Amino acid sequence: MSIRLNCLSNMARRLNCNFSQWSSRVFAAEFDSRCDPVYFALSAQTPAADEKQSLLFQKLFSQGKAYSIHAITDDRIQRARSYSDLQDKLVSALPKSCNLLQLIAFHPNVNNSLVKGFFIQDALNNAETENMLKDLVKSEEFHLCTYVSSEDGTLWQQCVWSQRGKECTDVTKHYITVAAKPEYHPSLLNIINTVVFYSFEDAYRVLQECKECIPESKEVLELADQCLKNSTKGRFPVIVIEGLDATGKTTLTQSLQEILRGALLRSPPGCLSQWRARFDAEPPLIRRAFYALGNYISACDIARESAKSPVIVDRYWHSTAAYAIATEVGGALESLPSSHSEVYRWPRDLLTPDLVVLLTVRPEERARRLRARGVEKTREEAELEANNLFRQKVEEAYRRIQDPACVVIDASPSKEEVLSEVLLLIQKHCNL
Ligand SMILES: Nc1ncnc2c1ncn2[C@@H]1O[C@H](COP(=O)(O)OP(=O)(O)OP(=O)(O)O)[C@@H](O)[C@H]1O
Ligand SMILES: Nc1ccn([C@H]2C[C@H](O)[C@@H](COP(=O)(O)O)O2)c(=O)n1
Repeated sequence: MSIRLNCLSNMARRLNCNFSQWSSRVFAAEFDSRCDPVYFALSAQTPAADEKQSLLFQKLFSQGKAYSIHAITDDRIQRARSYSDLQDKLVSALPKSCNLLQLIAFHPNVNNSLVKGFFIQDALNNAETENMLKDLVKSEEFHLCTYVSSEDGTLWQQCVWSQRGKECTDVTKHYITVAAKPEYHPSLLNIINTVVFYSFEDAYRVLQECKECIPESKEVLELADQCLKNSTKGRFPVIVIEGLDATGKTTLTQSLQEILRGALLRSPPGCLSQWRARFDAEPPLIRRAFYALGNYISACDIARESAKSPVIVDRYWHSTAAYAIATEVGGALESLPSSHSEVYRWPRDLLTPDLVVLLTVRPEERARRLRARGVEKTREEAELEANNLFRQKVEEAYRRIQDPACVVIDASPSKEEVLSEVLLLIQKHCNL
Protein backbone atom coordinates (compact mmCIF):
# COMPACT_ATOMS: atom_id res chain seq x y z
CA MET A 1 0.00 0.00 0.00
CA SER A 2 1.44 3.38 -0.83
CA ILE A 3 0.98 6.72 0.74
CA ARG A 4 1.13 9.99 -1.11
CA LEU A 5 2.18 13.44 -0.06
CA ASN A 6 1.83 16.83 -1.73
CA CYS A 7 4.67 19.30 -1.93
CA LEU A 8 6.28 21.15 0.97
CA SER A 9 7.85 23.83 -1.19
CA ASN A 10 6.29 26.81 0.61
CA MET A 11 7.63 25.59 3.91
CA ALA A 12 11.01 24.91 2.40
CA ARG A 13 11.14 28.43 0.97
CA ARG A 14 10.23 29.81 4.36
CA LEU A 15 13.09 27.87 5.87
CA ASN A 16 15.47 29.29 3.29
CA CYS A 17 16.12 25.96 1.70
CA ASN A 18 14.98 24.58 -1.59
CA PHE A 19 12.43 21.84 -1.87
CA SER A 20 14.96 19.15 -2.68
CA GLN A 21 16.58 19.80 0.71
CA TRP A 22 13.25 19.58 2.50
CA SER A 23 12.14 16.50 0.65
CA SER A 24 15.36 14.73 1.58
CA ARG A 25 14.46 15.05 5.24
CA VAL A 26 13.37 12.06 7.26
CA PHE A 27 10.36 12.41 9.56
CA ALA A 28 10.03 10.68 12.91
CA ALA A 29 6.65 10.37 14.63
CA GLU A 30 6.85 9.38 18.30
CA PHE A 31 4.00 7.19 19.53
CA ASP A 32 5.50 6.24 22.87
CA SER A 33 8.49 7.94 24.48
CA ARG A 34 9.85 4.52 25.52
CA CYS A 35 9.95 3.13 21.96
CA ASP A 36 11.59 3.98 18.65
CA PRO A 37 9.67 6.53 16.58
CA VAL A 38 8.08 5.63 13.24
CA TYR A 39 10.35 6.92 10.45
CA PHE A 40 9.04 8.05 7.05
CA ALA A 41 10.24 10.13 4.10
CA LEU A 42 8.91 11.83 0.98
CA SER A 43 9.38 10.39 -2.46
CA ALA A 44 8.36 11.18 -6.02
CA GLN A 45 8.38 7.43 -6.77
CA THR A 46 5.54 5.05 -5.96
CA PRO A 47 6.80 3.00 -3.02
CA ALA A 48 6.83 -0.78 -3.13
CA ALA A 49 3.54 -2.18 -1.83
CA ASP A 50 5.19 -4.40 0.76
CA GLU A 51 4.53 -5.28 4.37
CA LYS A 52 6.66 -2.47 5.84
CA GLN A 53 4.84 0.12 3.76
CA SER A 54 1.50 -1.32 4.76
CA LEU A 55 2.46 -1.17 8.46
CA LEU A 56 3.53 2.46 8.08
CA PHE A 57 0.21 3.28 6.49
CA GLN A 58 -1.72 1.61 9.30
CA LYS A 59 0.30 3.30 12.03
CA LEU A 60 0.08 6.79 10.61
CA PHE A 61 -3.11 6.97 8.64
CA SER A 62 -5.28 3.93 9.28
CA GLN A 63 -8.45 5.93 9.67
CA GLY A 64 -9.82 9.45 9.55
CA LYS A 65 -7.41 12.20 8.70
CA ALA A 66 -3.95 13.25 9.82
CA TYR A 67 -2.09 16.56 9.98
CA SER A 68 1.41 17.77 10.59
CA ILE A 69 2.27 21.19 11.92
CA HIS A 70 5.62 22.92 12.49
CA ALA A 71 6.64 26.30 13.83
CA ILE A 72 8.67 28.02 11.11
CA THR A 73 10.96 30.95 11.77
CA ASP A 74 14.70 31.43 11.45
CA ASP A 75 14.90 32.97 14.93
CA ARG A 76 15.85 30.10 17.29
CA ILE A 77 14.34 31.76 20.38
CA GLN A 78 11.05 32.43 18.66
CA ARG A 79 11.05 28.92 17.14
CA ALA A 80 11.59 27.28 20.55
CA ARG A 81 8.90 29.41 22.22
CA SER A 82 6.43 28.93 19.34
CA TYR A 83 6.86 25.18 19.61
CA SER A 84 6.03 25.25 23.33
CA ASP A 85 3.06 27.56 22.78
CA LEU A 86 1.85 25.37 19.96
CA GLN A 87 1.98 22.31 22.20
CA ASP A 88 -0.08 24.10 24.87
CA LYS A 89 -2.63 25.27 22.31
CA LEU A 90 -2.96 21.84 20.71
CA VAL A 91 -3.31 20.06 24.04
CA SER A 92 -6.06 22.42 25.17
CA ALA A 93 -7.93 22.98 21.88
CA LEU A 94 -7.85 19.70 19.95
CA PRO A 95 -11.01 17.60 20.08
CA LYS A 96 -10.73 14.57 22.37
CA SER A 97 -10.92 12.25 19.35
CA CYS A 98 -7.44 13.40 18.26
CA ASN A 99 -4.13 11.78 19.02
CA LEU A 100 -1.23 14.21 19.36
CA LEU A 101 2.29 12.93 18.57
CA GLN A 102 5.67 14.61 18.44
CA LEU A 103 6.92 14.84 14.85
CA ILE A 104 10.47 15.78 14.01
CA ALA A 105 11.99 16.34 10.57
CA PHE A 106 15.75 16.04 10.08
CA HIS A 107 18.57 15.35 7.63
CA PRO A 108 20.26 12.15 8.82
CA ASN A 109 23.77 12.89 10.17
CA VAL A 110 23.44 16.67 9.67
CA ASN A 111 23.83 18.58 12.93
CA ASN A 112 21.21 21.21 13.72
CA SER A 113 18.96 20.05 10.88
CA LEU A 114 16.15 19.03 13.22
CA VAL A 115 12.79 20.83 13.04
CA LYS A 116 10.25 20.02 15.77
CA GLY A 117 6.54 19.75 15.17
CA PHE A 118 3.46 17.64 15.81
CA PHE A 119 1.55 14.91 14.02
CA ILE A 120 -2.18 14.87 14.71
CA GLN A 121 -4.38 11.85 14.04
CA ASP A 122 -8.07 12.56 13.89
CA ALA A 123 -9.85 9.22 13.74
CA LEU A 124 -13.28 10.89 13.42
CA ASN A 125 -12.22 13.28 10.65
CA ASN A 126 -13.71 16.11 12.64
CA ALA A 127 -14.25 19.42 10.76
CA GLU A 128 -13.56 21.22 14.03
CA THR A 129 -9.97 19.89 14.02
CA GLU A 130 -9.17 21.25 10.60
CA ASN A 131 -10.75 24.63 11.33
CA MET A 132 -8.84 24.97 14.55
CA LEU A 133 -5.54 24.10 12.86
CA LYS A 134 -6.17 26.48 9.96
CA ASP A 135 -6.91 29.25 12.45
CA LEU A 136 -3.56 28.61 14.11
CA VAL A 137 -1.75 28.89 10.80
CA LYS A 138 -3.50 32.16 9.99
CA SER A 139 -2.18 34.00 12.98
CA GLU A 140 1.19 32.43 13.62
CA GLU A 141 4.35 31.27 11.90
CA PHE A 142 3.20 27.69 11.53
CA HIS A 143 3.17 25.42 8.57
CA LEU A 144 0.32 22.93 8.23
CA CYS A 145 -0.02 19.81 6.09
CA THR A 146 -2.93 17.42 5.84
CA TYR A 147 -2.70 13.76 5.02
CA VAL A 148 -5.75 12.31 3.31
CA SER A 149 -6.52 9.23 1.23
CA SER A 150 -6.46 9.61 -2.53
CA GLU A 151 -9.36 8.78 -4.84
CA ASP A 152 -8.71 5.05 -4.97
CA GLY A 153 -8.88 4.85 -1.20
CA THR A 154 -5.40 3.47 -0.77
CA LEU A 155 -3.12 6.43 -1.42
CA TRP A 156 -2.72 9.38 0.89
CA GLN A 157 -1.75 12.85 -0.12
CA GLN A 158 -0.80 16.02 1.64
CA CYS A 159 -2.21 19.50 1.09
CA VAL A 160 -0.20 22.39 2.45
CA TRP A 161 -1.18 25.68 3.97
CA SER A 162 1.65 28.11 4.16
CA GLN A 163 2.00 30.50 7.06
CA ARG A 164 -0.53 33.24 7.59
CA GLY A 165 -3.36 31.46 5.86
CA LYS A 166 -2.08 31.45 2.29
CA GLU A 167 -3.05 28.21 0.67
CA CYS A 168 -0.38 26.31 -1.16
CA THR A 169 -0.66 26.60 -4.92
CA ASP A 170 2.12 24.18 -5.77
CA VAL A 171 0.51 20.77 -6.02
CA THR A 172 3.46 18.55 -6.88
CA LYS A 173 2.71 15.21 -5.24
CA HIS A 174 5.02 13.10 -3.20
CA TYR A 175 4.54 9.71 -1.72
CA ILE A 176 5.23 8.87 1.88
CA THR A 177 7.58 5.94 2.17
CA VAL A 178 9.17 3.95 4.93
CA ALA A 179 12.54 5.41 5.99
CA ALA A 180 15.35 3.45 7.60
CA LYS A 181 15.96 3.91 11.31
CA PRO A 182 19.00 6.24 11.57
CA GLU A 183 22.17 5.07 13.29
CA TYR A 184 21.65 7.61 16.10
CA HIS A 185 18.45 8.93 17.64
CA PRO A 186 17.68 12.12 15.64
CA SER A 187 17.41 14.25 18.79
CA LEU A 188 21.21 13.93 19.09
CA LEU A 189 21.57 16.17 16.03
CA ASN A 190 20.46 19.23 17.98
CA ILE A 191 21.90 18.68 21.45
CA ILE A 192 25.09 20.75 21.30
CA ASN A 193 24.38 24.44 21.84
CA THR A 194 20.66 23.81 21.92
CA VAL A 195 20.30 21.99 25.24
CA VAL A 196 23.88 21.52 26.42
CA PHE A 197 26.31 24.44 26.27
CA TYR A 198 30.07 23.97 26.36
CA SER A 199 31.24 27.54 26.87
CA PHE A 200 30.23 30.65 28.76
CA GLU A 201 29.75 32.55 25.48
CA ASP A 202 27.37 29.99 23.99
CA ALA A 203 25.05 30.05 27.01
CA TYR A 204 25.37 33.82 27.38
CA ARG A 205 24.39 34.38 23.72
CA VAL A 206 21.07 32.57 24.21
CA LEU A 207 20.06 34.86 27.08
CA GLN A 208 21.21 37.88 25.12
CA GLU A 209 18.84 36.86 22.32
CA CYS A 210 16.03 36.61 24.91
CA LYS A 211 16.38 40.13 26.29
CA GLU A 212 13.34 41.45 24.47
CA CYS A 213 10.92 38.60 25.13
CA ILE A 214 12.18 37.74 28.67
CA PRO A 215 13.24 40.97 30.41
CA GLU A 216 14.58 38.98 33.41
CA SER A 217 17.40 37.80 31.11
CA LYS A 218 19.04 41.21 31.46
CA GLU A 219 19.44 40.77 35.21
CA VAL A 220 20.86 37.27 34.81
CA LEU A 221 23.29 38.59 32.19
CA GLU A 222 24.38 41.39 34.53
CA LEU A 223 25.24 38.80 37.19
CA ALA A 224 27.08 36.73 34.59
CA ASP A 225 29.01 39.84 33.48
CA GLN A 226 30.28 40.27 37.00
CA CYS A 227 31.76 36.79 37.19
CA LEU A 228 35.25 36.07 35.95
CA LYS A 229 34.98 33.93 32.86
CA ASN A 230 37.97 31.77 33.70
CA SER A 231 37.64 31.35 37.46
CA THR A 232 40.75 29.71 38.83
CA LYS A 233 40.45 27.27 41.68
CA GLY A 234 42.19 28.05 44.97
CA ARG A 235 44.51 25.68 46.87
CA PHE A 236 41.72 23.89 48.79
CA PRO A 237 39.79 20.97 47.30
CA VAL A 238 36.45 21.38 45.57
CA ILE A 239 34.05 18.45 46.06
CA VAL A 240 30.80 18.23 44.09
CA ILE A 241 27.92 16.04 45.27
CA GLU A 242 25.53 14.94 42.52
CA GLY A 243 22.49 12.68 42.33
CA LEU A 244 18.80 12.48 41.58
CA ASP A 245 16.30 14.02 43.99
CA ALA A 246 16.08 12.45 47.47
CA THR A 247 19.41 10.66 47.14
CA GLY A 248 20.73 12.54 50.19
CA LYS A 249 22.71 15.45 48.67
CA THR A 250 21.49 18.07 51.16
CA THR A 251 22.07 15.76 54.14
CA LEU A 252 25.56 14.80 53.00
CA THR A 253 26.73 18.26 51.89
CA GLN A 254 25.72 19.74 55.27
CA SER A 255 27.64 17.05 57.16
CA LEU A 256 30.69 17.50 54.93
CA GLN A 257 30.62 21.26 55.44
CA GLU A 258 30.70 20.79 59.21
CA ILE A 259 33.36 18.09 59.29
CA LEU A 260 35.67 19.72 56.72
CA ARG A 261 34.95 23.22 58.00
CA GLY A 262 34.33 24.15 54.43
CA ALA A 263 32.08 26.42 52.38
CA LEU A 264 28.80 24.99 51.10
CA LEU A 265 27.73 26.27 47.68
CA ARG A 266 25.18 25.15 45.15
CA SER A 267 24.40 25.53 41.49
CA PRO A 268 22.31 27.36 40.48
CA PRO A 269 23.57 29.85 43.08
CA GLY A 270 21.25 31.62 45.52
CA CYS A 271 21.50 34.89 43.57
CA LEU A 272 19.56 33.23 40.70
CA SER A 273 16.80 31.72 42.87
CA GLN A 274 14.32 34.50 42.20
CA TRP A 275 14.41 33.81 38.44
CA ARG A 276 14.55 30.02 38.50
CA ALA A 277 10.79 29.42 38.21
CA ARG A 278 10.63 31.97 35.39
CA PHE A 279 13.27 30.14 33.35
CA ASP A 280 11.93 26.69 34.28
CA ALA A 281 8.76 27.68 32.42
CA GLU A 282 10.72 28.35 29.21
CA PRO A 283 11.60 25.82 26.46
CA PRO A 284 14.80 23.74 26.83
CA LEU A 285 17.01 26.09 24.77
CA ILE A 286 16.41 28.94 27.22
CA ARG A 287 16.00 26.92 30.43
CA ARG A 288 19.25 25.01 29.89
CA ALA A 289 21.20 28.15 28.97
CA PHE A 290 20.04 29.65 32.28
CA TYR A 291 21.33 26.62 34.25
CA ALA A 292 24.57 26.63 32.25
CA LEU A 293 25.20 30.28 33.16
CA GLY A 294 24.34 29.38 36.76
CA ASN A 295 27.33 27.01 36.79
CA TYR A 296 29.67 29.79 35.63
CA ILE A 297 28.32 32.13 38.30
CA SER A 298 28.78 29.38 40.93
CA ALA A 299 32.30 28.83 39.59
CA CYS A 300 33.21 32.38 40.61
CA ASP A 301 32.06 31.68 44.18
CA ILE A 302 33.90 28.35 44.15
CA ALA A 303 37.11 30.04 42.98
CA ARG A 304 36.87 32.66 45.71
CA GLU A 305 35.97 30.24 48.53
CA SER A 306 38.49 27.56 47.57
CA ALA A 307 41.26 30.03 48.28
CA LYS A 308 40.12 29.98 51.93
CA SER A 309 38.75 26.51 52.72
CA PRO A 310 37.52 23.25 51.16
CA VAL A 311 34.37 23.78 49.10
CA ILE A 312 31.39 21.44 48.94
CA VAL A 313 29.04 21.99 45.99
CA ASP A 314 25.46 20.68 45.82
CA ARG A 315 24.91 19.99 42.07
CA TYR A 316 27.06 21.46 39.27
CA TRP A 317 27.78 20.76 35.61
CA HIS A 318 27.00 17.00 35.77
CA SER A 319 23.40 17.82 36.75
CA THR A 320 23.01 20.43 34.02
CA ALA A 321 24.24 18.12 31.28
CA ALA A 322 22.71 14.84 32.51
CA TYR A 323 19.17 16.22 32.93
CA ALA A 324 19.37 18.07 29.61
CA ILE A 325 20.56 15.04 27.65
CA ALA A 326 18.10 12.64 29.31
CA THR A 327 15.16 14.97 28.70
CA GLU A 328 16.04 15.70 25.11
CA VAL A 329 16.79 12.17 23.94
CA GLY A 330 13.53 10.33 23.43
CA GLY A 331 13.12 6.56 23.38
CA ALA A 332 14.71 3.85 25.47
CA LEU A 333 17.92 3.93 27.53
CA GLU A 334 19.79 2.66 24.48
CA SER A 335 18.94 5.89 22.62
CA LEU A 336 21.37 7.86 24.79
CA PRO A 337 24.52 8.96 22.97
CA SER A 338 27.20 6.28 23.31
CA SER A 339 29.74 6.59 26.14
CA HIS A 340 32.46 8.15 23.98
CA SER A 341 30.16 10.82 22.49
CA GLU A 342 31.39 14.41 22.62
CA VAL A 343 28.19 15.43 24.42
CA TYR A 344 29.68 14.06 27.66
CA ARG A 345 32.75 16.31 27.57
CA TRP A 346 33.40 18.96 30.23
CA PRO A 347 33.13 22.65 29.09
CA ARG A 348 36.61 23.90 28.33
CA ASP A 349 36.20 27.16 30.29
CA LEU A 350 34.41 25.92 33.42
CA LEU A 351 36.27 25.48 36.74
CA THR A 352 36.97 21.76 37.25
CA PRO A 353 36.32 20.24 40.69
CA ASP A 354 38.75 17.81 42.35
CA LEU A 355 36.09 15.20 43.05
CA VAL A 356 32.53 14.57 41.84
CA VAL A 357 30.54 12.04 43.87
CA LEU A 358 27.35 10.62 42.39
CA LEU A 359 24.90 9.35 45.02
CA THR A 360 22.69 6.52 43.81
CA VAL A 361 19.86 5.00 45.81
CA ARG A 362 17.87 1.81 45.23
CA PRO A 363 14.33 2.65 43.98
CA GLU A 364 12.64 1.10 47.10
CA GLU A 365 14.84 3.14 49.43
CA ARG A 366 14.19 6.30 47.46
CA ALA A 367 10.43 5.64 47.68
CA ARG A 368 10.77 5.15 51.45
CA ARG A 369 12.62 8.48 51.79
CA LEU A 370 10.02 10.31 49.72
CA ARG A 371 7.29 8.86 51.92
CA ALA A 372 9.18 9.96 55.02
CA ARG A 373 9.39 13.43 53.49
CA GLY A 374 5.61 13.43 53.33
CA VAL A 375 4.94 12.76 49.64
CA GLU A 376 1.57 11.10 49.31
CA LYS A 377 1.98 7.39 48.58
CA THR A 378 -0.24 7.07 45.54
CA ARG A 379 1.18 10.17 43.88
CA GLU A 380 4.70 9.05 44.61
CA GLU A 381 4.09 5.60 43.12
CA ALA A 382 2.54 7.08 40.01
CA GLU A 383 5.49 9.43 39.66
CA LEU A 384 7.99 6.62 40.16
CA GLU A 385 6.33 4.52 37.53
CA ALA A 386 6.11 7.34 34.99
CA ASN A 387 9.62 8.57 35.62
CA ASN A 388 11.48 5.32 36.03
CA LEU A 389 12.92 5.38 32.51
CA PHE A 390 13.75 9.07 32.78
CA ARG A 391 15.57 8.51 36.07
CA GLN A 392 17.58 5.66 34.56
CA LYS A 393 18.55 7.90 31.66
CA VAL A 394 19.62 10.78 33.92
CA GLU A 395 21.71 8.43 36.06
CA GLU A 396 23.32 6.81 33.03
CA ALA A 397 24.14 10.24 31.55
CA TYR A 398 25.72 11.22 34.90
CA ARG A 399 27.93 8.14 34.74
CA ARG A 400 29.07 8.89 31.18
CA ILE A 401 30.25 12.47 31.70
CA GLN A 402 34.05 12.65 31.56
CA ASP A 403 36.98 14.77 32.75
CA PRO A 404 36.08 14.67 35.57
CA ALA A 405 34.01 11.50 35.68
CA CYS A 406 31.96 11.02 38.84
CA VAL A 407 32.73 8.44 41.49
CA VAL A 408 29.51 6.50 42.05
CA ILE A 409 28.57 5.46 45.54
CA ASP A 410 25.56 3.54 46.80
CA ALA A 411 23.84 6.01 49.15
CA SER A 412 21.18 3.52 50.29
CA PRO A 413 22.93 2.68 53.61
CA SER A 414 22.58 4.87 56.71
CA LYS A 415 23.59 8.57 56.72
CA GLU A 416 26.64 7.74 58.87
CA GLU A 417 27.82 4.98 56.54
CA VAL A 418 27.41 7.16 53.45
CA LEU A 419 29.28 10.00 55.13
CA SER A 420 32.25 7.83 56.13
CA GLU A 421 32.48 6.32 52.66
CA VAL A 422 32.56 9.78 51.08
CA LEU A 423 35.15 11.00 53.64
CA LEU A 424 37.37 8.08 52.62
CA LEU A 425 36.97 9.06 48.98
CA ILE A 426 37.87 12.65 49.76
CA GLN A 427 41.01 11.52 51.62
CA LYS A 428 42.02 9.43 48.66
CA HIS A 429 41.31 11.98 45.92
CA CYS A 430 42.00 15.29 47.61
CA ASN A 431 44.85 14.68 50.08
CA LEU A 432 42.73 15.79 53.02
N1 LIG B 1 21.65 7.79 54.05
C1 LIG B 1 20.38 8.06 54.34
N2 LIG B 1 19.59 7.13 54.91
C2 LIG B 1 18.30 7.38 55.19
N3 LIG B 1 17.68 8.54 54.93
C3 LIG B 1 18.40 9.50 54.35
C4 LIG B 1 19.78 9.33 54.01
N4 LIG B 1 20.23 10.46 53.44
C5 LIG B 1 19.17 11.30 53.40
N5 LIG B 1 18.09 10.73 53.95
C6 LIG B 1 16.74 11.33 54.06
O1 LIG B 1 16.17 11.28 52.74
C7 LIG B 1 15.45 12.48 52.47
C8 LIG B 1 16.08 13.15 51.24
O2 LIG B 1 17.39 13.58 51.57
P1 LIG B 1 17.99 14.94 51.07
O3 LIG B 1 17.00 16.05 51.22
O4 LIG B 1 19.32 15.09 51.70
O5 LIG B 1 18.13 14.56 49.51
P2 LIG B 1 18.45 15.51 48.27
O6 LIG B 1 19.24 14.67 47.35
O7 LIG B 1 19.06 16.78 48.73
O8 LIG B 1 17.01 15.77 47.69
P3 LIG B 1 16.49 16.92 46.68
O9 LIG B 1 17.46 16.94 45.54
O10 LIG B 1 15.15 16.43 46.30
O11 LIG B 1 16.50 18.19 47.48
C9 LIG B 1 15.52 13.33 53.73
O12 LIG B 1 14.37 13.11 54.48
C10 LIG B 1 16.76 12.78 54.47
O13 LIG B 1 16.66 12.93 55.87
N1 LIG C 1 23.45 22.74 38.30
C1 LIG C 1 22.17 22.40 38.01
C2 LIG C 1 21.23 22.17 38.99
C3 LIG C 1 19.96 21.82 38.66
N2 LIG C 1 19.62 21.69 37.35
C4 LIG C 1 18.25 21.29 36.98
C5 LIG C 1 18.13 19.83 36.64
C6 LIG C 1 16.77 19.47 37.15
O1 LIG C 1 15.80 19.82 36.17
C7 LIG C 1 16.56 20.35 38.35
C8 LIG C 1 16.97 19.65 39.61
O2 LIG C 1 17.19 20.55 40.64
P1 LIG C 1 16.50 20.39 42.10
O3 LIG C 1 15.03 20.25 41.83
O4 LIG C 1 17.06 19.19 42.73
O5 LIG C 1 16.85 21.64 42.82
O6 LIG C 1 17.37 21.50 38.07
C9 LIG C 1 20.56 21.93 36.38
O7 LIG C 1 20.25 21.81 35.17
N3 LIG C 1 21.83 22.27 36.72
